[in-house]
Amino acid sequence: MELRSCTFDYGEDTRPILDAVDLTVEEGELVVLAGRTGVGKSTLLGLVNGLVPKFTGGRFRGDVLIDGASVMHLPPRERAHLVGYVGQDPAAGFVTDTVEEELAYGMEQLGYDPATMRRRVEETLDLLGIPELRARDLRTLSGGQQQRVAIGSVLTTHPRMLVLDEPTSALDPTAAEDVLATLTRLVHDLGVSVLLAEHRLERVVPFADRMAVLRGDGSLEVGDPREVLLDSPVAPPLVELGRALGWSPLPLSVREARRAARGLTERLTPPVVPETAAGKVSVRTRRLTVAYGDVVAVRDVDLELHAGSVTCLMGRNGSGKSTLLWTLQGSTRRTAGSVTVAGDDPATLSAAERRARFGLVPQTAADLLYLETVAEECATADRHAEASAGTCRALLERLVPGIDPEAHPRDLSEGQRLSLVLAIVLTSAPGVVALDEPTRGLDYPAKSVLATVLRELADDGRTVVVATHDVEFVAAVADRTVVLAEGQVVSAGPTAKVAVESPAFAPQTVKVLGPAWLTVDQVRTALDTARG
Ligand SMILES: Nc1ncnc2c1ncn2[C@@H]1O[C@H](COP(=O)(O)OP(=O)(O)OP(=O)(O)O)[C@@H](O)[C@H]1O
Ligand SMILES: Nc1ncnc2c1ncn2[C@@H]1O[C@H](COP(=O)(O)OP(=O)(O)OP(=O)(O)O)[C@@H](O)[C@H]1O
Repeated sequence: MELRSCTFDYGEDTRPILDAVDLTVEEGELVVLAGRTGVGKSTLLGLVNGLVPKFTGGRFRGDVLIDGASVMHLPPRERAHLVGYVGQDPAAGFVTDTVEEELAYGMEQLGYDPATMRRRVEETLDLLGIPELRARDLRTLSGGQQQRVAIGSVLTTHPRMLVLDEPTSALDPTAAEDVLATLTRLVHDLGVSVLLAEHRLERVVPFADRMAVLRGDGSLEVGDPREVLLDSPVAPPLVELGRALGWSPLPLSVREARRAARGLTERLTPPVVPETAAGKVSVRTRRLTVAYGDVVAVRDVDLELHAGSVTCLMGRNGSGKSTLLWTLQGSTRRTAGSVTVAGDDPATLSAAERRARFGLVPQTAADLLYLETVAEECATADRHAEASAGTCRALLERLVPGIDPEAHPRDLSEGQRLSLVLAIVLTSAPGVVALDEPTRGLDYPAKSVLATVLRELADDGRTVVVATHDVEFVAAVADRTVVLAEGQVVSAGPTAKVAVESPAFAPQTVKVLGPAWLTVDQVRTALDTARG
């Protein structure tokens, strides 16, 4: 695949997204595309799959070639057999009703014979670890289950090129590893080319042959990951650690970092994390069970959330995190057990009362946006929350700077749109704030701001609960972590304990420096102390 001198913007009075950008992805190569939130990653991927500029509008100059031939005249539908594409919102791309139908759909369009279709569907179900979901209605799948089906559905036709937009954003850490290992196998064994955009670089950099970073001025820097990451505006914790310690070359794997870090911790005073005094219990469940027909999503859960603290819910895809949040909020009906939020059973409250007590940012956050401009959304949020004018806008600016207030929310990038919803919900600052996978599309600076904002809310006496797969975010924000498996609580306690119990949930600094070190910030602080 080759982008030849591509220049693009969304219209006369918008900033150039791409300025004479060149990029090649060779046969059998995996290239990671990175950059700040809203910089233009999805736009670049859209040029390859044909959605840009055909369906987005905008002004384009340049050429896109696959196998040496220009594909600019081919609409997305006709590019699909050359380029398998999975977007940021996998469910948006579904065209059928069930998992098996979705996996077979691409092959049907290309006229495969039934026996081959059958075999490939089975292979793909196994490859992605979802055979038990084969007959399920796509709409009833959890976020991560949907993402796996979406990835599977483009693999079945064995396209030569895969274009994936944040393919691990809804996946649990183990599933993310598995999916990337599968992709790498296709790249190595079958010569498939992969271009993937991702914010969680710690997950993908170890698999990257090359990296491409959009710098925000329309330019694209392409090269060896180690070189590109030297001064990239976004970098995984290992690289931040290497930068803080002046390591050269920069470590890209935990193994390399461990070698570089020998003897380091003896010289540093480990961080002391103050036990946050647990406030009053504000949310309590007793033997809570939630079933959807035969599927028991939450089973016998006893949970207590404290005012003044941030709790993270972790656990495999489909382990019941979203269901638990919606049941605490009161919208999903429980099968058995009890829930109280600030003393009342949310099921007995009106929808408005529930929202006022328990703010929930859903996994598909865009559902909450309905006005014509960012400015109107912000103004309305201020009014509803009886907050002073400009509160929501200021919060948004802190999370992701520079969003045009006149932009239509539909035209925002994924991370920008999520930030807008976060700003709206956090403006109203209800007693309990629940966030379902709130780091999709967010770059490292935005995640760090979000962690600070949640901390401030907790310090202000609110209860914060976050369902997420982002172990680095958990390490930065959570006082307590609760791990679910098949709807049951299997582990709960201070994050410093829970996150280090299992390698799947351990942040990179823990793997390199040991259980005392949850974040690179802690290392920076200890370094400053040691240097006096
Ligand atoms: N249809 C559109 N019309 C106008 N502006 C748009 C449109 N689509 C995207 N934009 C703007 O173009 C910029 C790039 O968006 P894009 O979705 O490519 O970013 P991204 O790097 O993929 O972001 P994220 O990290 O949040 O996924 C953003 O500032 C966005 O607001
Ligand atoms: N409407 C429904 N009908 C049937 N099963 C459902 C329905 N909604 C969810 N489920 C199932 O319940 C289980 C728990 O789903 P839930 O969305 O709570 O998981 P999760 O931990 O949030 O997953 P993820 O990390 O992938 O977002 C999953 O197996 C899911 O497929």
